[in-house]
Amino acid sequence: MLIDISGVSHVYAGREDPALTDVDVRLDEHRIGVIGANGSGKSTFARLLNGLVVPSRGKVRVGEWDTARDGREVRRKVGFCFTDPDSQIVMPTVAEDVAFGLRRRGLPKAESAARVDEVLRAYGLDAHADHAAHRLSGGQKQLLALASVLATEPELLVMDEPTTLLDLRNSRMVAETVAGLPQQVVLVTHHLEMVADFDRVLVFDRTRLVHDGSPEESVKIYRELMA
Ligand SMILES: Nc1ncnc2c1ncn2[C@@H]1O[C@H](COP(=O)(O)OP(=O)(O)OP(=O)(O)O)[C@@H](O)[C@H]1O
Repeated sequence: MLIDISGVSHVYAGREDPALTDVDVRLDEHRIGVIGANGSGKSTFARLLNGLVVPSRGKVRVGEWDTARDGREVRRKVGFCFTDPDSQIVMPTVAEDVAFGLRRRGLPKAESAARVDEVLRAYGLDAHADHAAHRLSGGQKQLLALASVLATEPELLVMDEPTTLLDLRNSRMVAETVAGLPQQVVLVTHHLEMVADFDRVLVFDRTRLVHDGSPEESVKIYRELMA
């Protein structure tokens, strides 16, 4: 899908300083990375893409939809994964959590049950279907959060630092899962190796999009900014 961000600035309610300043970018690549310093505006940028943040100035279009006007459609097309899977897991058991998003989309019960089985198998969580979601390991929770979002078949998946809380093995597992997804992905991360083979990487600094290029170039510029 074409993501079209034009003239976007954002100031959160109750704040004076902007969280994003004058961002103009059009993205239609399969794998898009977002890197930059703490507080540079990356999460705010990610949240623009599914309408969690509606910009104070400018326009965000995802496919044919305007996030300020068509919030419902945008949330159907754009799945979002947060850093902390606990904030996203809403049902008591693993299977119920995956089913939740499907029910909200009005999928008939039998179809939903089949989809839940399929998704849990795909993410290696089928043995945990009836287990309490909060007792999964951190990596398994992150996979569950991802599985629950992907079950709803979003066209675009936005992930905000999905491996920050994970150990090396679990972050590799999530990274490999993400690498194999057919969906368009926008990934915010401090783990630079995760974007090494992405199509395009955006660098944010002090609320601005300061560079936009290949992973190699963008990581180099980010390292220079951090020096
Ligand atoms: N909900 C909010 N309300 C008010 N201010 C916010 C909110 N979320 C973020 N901010 C502010 O917006 C600015 C940009 O934050 P943002 O979370 O987008 O940065 P980030 O690049 O994702 O940072 P990090 O790498 O630390 O996660 C910061 O100054 C932050 O304090």
